[in-house]
Amino acid sequence: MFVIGNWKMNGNRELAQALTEALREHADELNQVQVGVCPPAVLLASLNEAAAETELMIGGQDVNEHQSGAHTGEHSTELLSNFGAEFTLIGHSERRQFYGDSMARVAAKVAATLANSQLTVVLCVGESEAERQAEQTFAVITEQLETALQGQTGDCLERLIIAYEPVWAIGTGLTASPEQAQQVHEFIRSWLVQKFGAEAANVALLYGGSVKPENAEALFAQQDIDGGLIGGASLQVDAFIAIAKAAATRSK
Ligand SMILES: O=C(CO)COP(=O)(O)O
Repeated sequence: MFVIGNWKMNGNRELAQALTEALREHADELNQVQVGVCPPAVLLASLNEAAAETELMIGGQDVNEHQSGAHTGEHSTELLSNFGAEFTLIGHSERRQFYGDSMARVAAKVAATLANSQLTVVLCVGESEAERQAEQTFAVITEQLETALQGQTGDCLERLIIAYEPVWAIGTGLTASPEQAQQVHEFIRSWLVQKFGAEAANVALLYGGSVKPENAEALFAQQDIDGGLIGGASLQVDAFIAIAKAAATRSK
């Protein structure tokens, strides 16, 4: 089971310190859970330092598809790796909606990350409220998966995680019900198996969208939910630890 916090444009060095202290304190209860955090890039170094002697994995919130050069404000796979990142989110809905991450750009980022680095890709997919109401959920997810993973072979599977984040559940307090989430996760798993073969059944599938200590256990109890991608609740150390503990009750 994975529990990954996405701090988005929040957090500071004090939060890095407080989180890593809490992880040390609860290490025994969480030893079956892979806990990760994606801080803003400027905090990667602080978090990396604070996380020494913990099992915390550090990740980027995004990555640029180019390896280096004149790309003001952007971060390459090498920069992320240099500061201790083991994985990166790609295709988060906020980047797709507000920062120009088209399907083609998401695909370029996935391809570059897999080809040029050892980082694991956490590919984010999810439908909007209008798309769900129009019963387009599976069509949208299919298109997002197909374009992002075009040209990839089974070799990518060891460094691939998919996060299902319905846009209507992100930061809204609305959570997909465990059954709604399970239905989409099951669909994603079978899509992966169809594309890459039976081995793809082992790819971890995370749910994201208003996960809180109160709903985490029911979500994580679903067969095809292998963990969570946590936004708002990851900024409160106690809530984040409680969610990680909920994952520990369902260690896979
Ligand atoms: O976008 C998310 C994680 O990437 C989810 O955010 P919230 O948990 O705040 O809904």
